[in-house]
Amino acid sequence: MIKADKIWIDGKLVAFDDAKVHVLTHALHYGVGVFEGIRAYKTADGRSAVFRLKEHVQRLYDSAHIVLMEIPVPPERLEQACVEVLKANKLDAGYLRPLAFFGAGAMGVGAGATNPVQVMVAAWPWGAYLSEEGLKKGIRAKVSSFTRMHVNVNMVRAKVSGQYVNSFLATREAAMAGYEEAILLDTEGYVAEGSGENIFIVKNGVLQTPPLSAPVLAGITRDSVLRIAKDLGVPVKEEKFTRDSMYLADELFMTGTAAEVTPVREVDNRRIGKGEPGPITKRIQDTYFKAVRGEEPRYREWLTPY
Ligand SMILES: Cc1[nH+]cc(COP(=O)(O)O)c(CN[C@@H](CCC(=O)O)C(=O)O)c1O
Repeated sequence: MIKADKIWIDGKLVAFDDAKVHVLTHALHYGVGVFEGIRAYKTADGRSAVFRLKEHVQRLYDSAHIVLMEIPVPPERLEQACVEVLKANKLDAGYLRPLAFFGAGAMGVGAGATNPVQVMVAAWPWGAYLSEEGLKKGIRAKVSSFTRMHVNVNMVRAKVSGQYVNSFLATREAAMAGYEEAILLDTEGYVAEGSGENIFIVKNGVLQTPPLSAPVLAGITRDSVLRIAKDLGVPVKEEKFTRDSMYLADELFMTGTAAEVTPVREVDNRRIGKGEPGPITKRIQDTYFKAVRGEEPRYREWLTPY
């Protein structure tokens, strides 16, 4: 059970157990909440830093804009709240969860649009999302029987709570079949992304990931990995690929704030490459972890120290 001392909600830090909402909260019924996942890490200088805080908070406001939601505080105030809640919980590293949502008031799908918008930020310690072993040795994944929604079904530039039912069904199906994560195809049958991650393959030294015109979240980790790959001199293609191209990949990994850079060693019971994290995956993973810990000066602008 996730636990912390304080949560920041509607402008105030309150005790964890007092951060409650009414059962007729619109978002609870209709899924119109927008959220972020942001990580803070201990850094080499003995302090801590939030990774790409500005970009994450901007994406939260973009998500709100897409669902016609006015978040009642400015982005700068929410950035401050993220740092406040890390400090209030004495977290020198951890995971931040900002969430803005239509609160209680009118019921009815559209009527809730006039309900007050609440906004909160929680923070807690969160280790390897897909296990430490997964980070080191790679995970086993399966292609889901659930399809990633069409770009005019899911708002793919937004992280909307209700859109995660698709991810929940996919990742639960994978887990119940003995796999660690699901990979979802798009409505045309091309590989889209994981239930909570973007996906990359490596073939003959070229790194490939679906373009942002695919039904994938514009991942901030994805963006960081593309920049790191370029700096490492790894050629990159942002092009769709098929599930069987994934089977034939030399390397495969997933990226996300929670998942970080997690290698995938097997998909649908087919070994990927040598069945272990490949050389390019390891170079990117190592550089990513150096970047989040402030050990790579060229990525310093990604860090908000606290
Ligand atoms: C569908 C999806 N695709 C890609 C990503 C990667 O985006 P980014 O974090 O900006 O690199 C995430 C983040 N998934 C978040 C939620 C995880 C959860 O279980 O909740 C996360 O990684 O924080 C997604 O939810």
